[in-house]
Amino acid sequence: MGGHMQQTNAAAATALYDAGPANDAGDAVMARWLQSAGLQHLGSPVASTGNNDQRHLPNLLMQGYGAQTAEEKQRLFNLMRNLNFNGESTSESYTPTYQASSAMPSSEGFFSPEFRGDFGAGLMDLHAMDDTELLSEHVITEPFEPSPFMPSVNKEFEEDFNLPANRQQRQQTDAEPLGSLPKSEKENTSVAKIKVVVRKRPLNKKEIARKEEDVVTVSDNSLTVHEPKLKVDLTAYVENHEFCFDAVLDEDVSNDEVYRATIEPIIPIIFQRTKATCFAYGQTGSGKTYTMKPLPIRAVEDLMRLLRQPVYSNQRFKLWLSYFEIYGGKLFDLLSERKKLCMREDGRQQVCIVGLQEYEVSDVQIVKDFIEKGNAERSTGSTGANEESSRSHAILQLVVKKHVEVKETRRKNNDAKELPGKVVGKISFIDLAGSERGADTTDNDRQTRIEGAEINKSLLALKECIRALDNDQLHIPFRGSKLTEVLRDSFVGNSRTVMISCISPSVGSCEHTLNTLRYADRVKSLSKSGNSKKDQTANSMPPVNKEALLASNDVEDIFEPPQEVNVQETGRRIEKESYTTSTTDFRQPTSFREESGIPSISMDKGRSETNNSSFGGSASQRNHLSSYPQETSDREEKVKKVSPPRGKAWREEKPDRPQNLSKRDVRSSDIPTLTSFRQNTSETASRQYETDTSLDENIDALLEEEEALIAAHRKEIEDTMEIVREEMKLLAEVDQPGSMIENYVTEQSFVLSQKAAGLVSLQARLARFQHRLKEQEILSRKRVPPR
Ligand SMILES: Nc1ncnc2c1ncn2[C@@H]1O[C@H](COP(=O)(O)OP(=O)(O)OP(=O)(O)O)[C@@H](O)[C@H]1O
Repeated sequence: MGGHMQQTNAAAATALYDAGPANDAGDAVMARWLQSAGLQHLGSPVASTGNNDQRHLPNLLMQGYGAQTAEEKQRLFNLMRNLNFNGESTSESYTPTYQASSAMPSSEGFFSPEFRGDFGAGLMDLHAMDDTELLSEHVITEPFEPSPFMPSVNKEFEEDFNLPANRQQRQQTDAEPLGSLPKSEKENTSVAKIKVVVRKRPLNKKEIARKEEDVVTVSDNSLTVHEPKLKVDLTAYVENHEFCFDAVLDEDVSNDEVYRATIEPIIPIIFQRTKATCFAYGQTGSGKTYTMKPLPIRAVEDLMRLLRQPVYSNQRFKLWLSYFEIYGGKLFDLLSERKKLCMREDGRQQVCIVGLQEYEVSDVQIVKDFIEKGNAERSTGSTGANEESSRSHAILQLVVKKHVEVKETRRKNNDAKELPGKVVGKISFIDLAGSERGADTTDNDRQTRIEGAEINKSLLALKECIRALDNDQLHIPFRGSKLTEVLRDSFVGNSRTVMISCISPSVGSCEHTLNTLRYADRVKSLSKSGNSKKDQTANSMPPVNKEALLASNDVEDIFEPPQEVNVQETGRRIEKESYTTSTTDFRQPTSFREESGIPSISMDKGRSETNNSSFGGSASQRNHLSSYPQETSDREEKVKKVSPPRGKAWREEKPDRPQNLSKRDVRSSDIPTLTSFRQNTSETASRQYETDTSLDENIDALLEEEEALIAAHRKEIEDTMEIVREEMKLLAEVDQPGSMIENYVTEQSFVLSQKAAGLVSLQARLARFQHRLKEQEILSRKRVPPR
């Protein structure tokens, strides 16, 4: 299908081309192409000669009247390569040679922006970016190779994010909303795997009032931190630290431009089984929340636009949202009254968050409401640098799922093509807590110290993972923290990671800024050598019967293709399916959610404004269901079934739960175990329900025990500290002249037995809890009875 579409497009492009150079649109198109490469000044000679046709791009390169400098030539070459690259999926990439340029045999391979979709030419470079092409730190050489004809041409650094140069063009593309489908699977691989972007915020009022200097200067993709220093003889001098990143966004760059430089290129490949993560890193008050906040909203706009395309709407791709935070090493649902969540890992090391509420969304306004609601629930506090400082890592996830009706017969035959509610792709936005919070561990109250320690731990764990990946280590310590467990997806498989490092420009933040930049540099270095080996390593799991996994009904996201090549195949399969199964799917009277007992309710805001009922038989639900009249009553009945009474926190249905949305409780039933992959038919629904209920209760009890265990551990540490103080006192006394050694021995012996008793008790508690964990695991496996 993709191939067909591309052929059609190529033909259309040729037709456009054949329409002749007199075409008015041609000038604009050519101008945009040139502008996208920062070569707008070359546009005039072309226009004046009437050569407003893409075939003349090589002439610009070759004939000497266009590109003069090495940099211009490089840019022009990149432009040509990208045009060709995106337009022809079947041919080799265009490699300009003298012969090729003069004969122009590849002209048909050039691709009009009209047929490249609405990305606008400004994103071409971004898409063509190869993650093996990044420059290393402190590289001060020109970012372009002297000649495009050198074999090392692939090593050049694309000027993807040359924002000052491209800003004008980007503003133009504002009017052209993203609405195209990925034209080629190449698009998937052409988006950098790890992208590190730095954003400098302007000096704030306090800093200006304190007359603090701006010590960060930005130039294209690099920046310099001018660190004031003192010599031993107290002479002042400035040490310059230069860094180079995929993009450096200066203080005057808007949030919209940040979106374009970071998330926009990833959106289309979310539909090709990509798991993308964007996280903001930086000291408190550096602009992480300011930067992250608008990104999901923009992403939803674009995702919704794509979802409305027939190719996706026909096969019922839906968008789901969840929002949670990691605070003090624990997970809390920000859209469900901060309900505590459990993180579990299945046999395939896929992380699932038990209890997390997912909401199907179909409207940007609803997403805004969710984000506001979630932000209001976030753990914040006040710091010297930021009045509203985040004390947690907040994670907002947007998941595209393919909702497929399942034919009973096919499902029984383990037909791998029927994957109801399967995750197609997802994008996570992570607003990390301030990176210097670890330093808060010595002062403040106990709570702040614990917070600081937790944040420190998670950021260190993140660093450790990055280091391990960097060193191609076999073992990646994802389990080092909750954060890294959640982020695991970002570094393995078909993933894309965008790290936005936020920095404050003030001289007072110089040290933190340098730390942030060094951290960012470390992440950047990950992408330098490519990640193929790392991916394999991280995905090295025992062989699993893929067909059996794919035959699962109730498990989402069960198969992570281990390598890019598989990912592409999968992407192709999904695209193909969209045409072969959509009609049948749409007519299927029974939805997967109904069968599995999960309410499937439309998120039409317009409709639902008139009703207040949020769950189980709301007006919006009825509206949606009216197109399936035969199943309404059944569905409502089953909606009740899937909300069994649970532990105290989960039992309550709060009246202020967000309206207009269908809610899905990703409970333990979503933990994909190998056993559970094989079952979840309607016949087993009631047994399932019973097991689910007891499993839920079990999880509640387990959570309470977990709390108690951690509290006991904390108490044990406090007791130990008390004992240590006691021992120090004893030592100090025994050192005094005339001290009684007998007293010392007796008292020390008592102290030691106290110490031992504390440790033994904690150890016993740990063993009990470990046993409970095993029990729970067995129960969760049991929930799917054998056929
Ligand atoms: N690029 C920017 N342009 C204008 N104002 C900004 C920018 N970045 C941040 N600010 C302002 O700086 C202040 C602190 O920003 P923000 O809360 O995003 O910091 P943070 O890094 O999330 O801090 P914390 O880690 O403490 O949560 C806010 O008032 C915000 O509006």
